[in-house]
Amino acid sequence: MLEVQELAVRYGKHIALAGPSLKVSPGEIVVILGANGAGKSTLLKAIAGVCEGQATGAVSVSGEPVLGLPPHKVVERGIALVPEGRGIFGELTVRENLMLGANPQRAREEVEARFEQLTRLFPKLNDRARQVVRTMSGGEQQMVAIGRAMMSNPEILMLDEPSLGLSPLLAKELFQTLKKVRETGLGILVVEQNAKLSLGIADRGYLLENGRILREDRASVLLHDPAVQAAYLGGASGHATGPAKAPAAPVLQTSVPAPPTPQVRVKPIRSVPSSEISGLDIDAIVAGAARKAPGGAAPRSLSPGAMQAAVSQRSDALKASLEAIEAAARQARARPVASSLPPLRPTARPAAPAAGAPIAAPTAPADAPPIPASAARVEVYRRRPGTAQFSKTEV
Ligand SMILES: Nc1ncnc2c1ncn2[C@@H]1O[C@H](COP(=O)(O)OP(=O)(O)OP(=O)(O)O)[C@@H](O)[C@H]1O
Repeated sequence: MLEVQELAVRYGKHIALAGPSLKVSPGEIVVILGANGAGKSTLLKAIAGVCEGQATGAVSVSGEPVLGLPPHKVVERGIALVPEGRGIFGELTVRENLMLGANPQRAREEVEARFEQLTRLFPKLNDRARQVVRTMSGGEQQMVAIGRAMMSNPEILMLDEPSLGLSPLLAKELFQTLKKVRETGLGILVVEQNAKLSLGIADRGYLLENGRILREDRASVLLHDPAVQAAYLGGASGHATGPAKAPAAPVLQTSVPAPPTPQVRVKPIRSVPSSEISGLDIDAIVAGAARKAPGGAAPRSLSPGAMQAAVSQRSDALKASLEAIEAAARQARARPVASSLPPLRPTARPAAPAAGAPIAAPTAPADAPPIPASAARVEVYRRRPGTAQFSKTEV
């Protein structure tokens, strides 16, 4: 059981969540509906420990507190988040993506059994185990993202706008998939703009506006409520597949003004092609981030030369690490296997370095192309130990 009590999140002075409380029981699908900016993603991120804002209140899973824990510990307590945009590795195969999900300690036992259970639920994941993920359809990629989250052996599965970017048919299939996931006993918390589809499969729903819960009810009641239909379903006919775009704060009353013409929000769905993070494009990403940063690319505390050197050094290390991961994956794929599937148990990990020993970055392949230096400012956020606060360092 997931319990959230008076969760408040602020980004600087901006209050994104003003203390909502909610519950998700095992075997229950709970949907959070809200307009753009209502705080839906912030809610999921704060629960998962990946929110950049300052969070207060209480979040617990099966009675164990999780708020303020780093993300990997939240996963160890049984919460898995499928983020908006999925965050899967496009250059890795389905099976490799799924196995990455089994990395947490709580998932190390019975990896094989869990994989089999997963492929019973989604036979396509087994059929396509060796397919490189970027070649899959959006709906299939979303299935991989959900499968990877399930491989972490969670109690609670959270999904941030899973239908975004999918065709109506694929979105429908996806929600049928979630019904099957519920049958495994997982609690599911889903943030969605597609109110009709999500309420259609959910048990309960919450309406979130301006960081507050306006209403909680059974999904079937919300689905047929005229005020909810007007605010989130594009009118009493409820035929829209998405909500009216960005209503500032829908007023839930029996007599509501005619909503604007419903529009499907177009936000690009992205997996993470590793070429983008490990190839030459990494410079473009760093340079792009610098351009977006307030004040442009000019570093505040370093000379342009020193900045270039620092960024280049970090880019080299990151690129080398990611290329090493990719090279290992390519090698693993190229290796002949005895059966149709390689063994599912994770191989033994190298011994941890002695306390205090420096951690060596993986060596880049000899043919790795050099990365040109680029000027950029990098902001590093670190959680202050024992608090939910972050401190920012610029390098
Ligand atoms: N990292 C951040 N820094 C500052 N403000 C943020 C940050 N993330 C979100 N916000 C602000 O917090 C509020 C809630 O954002 P959030 O992304 O949670 O909304 P949402 O309901 O998920 O919206 P959408 O449906 O558009 O994704 C918004 O006003 C947003 O601008």
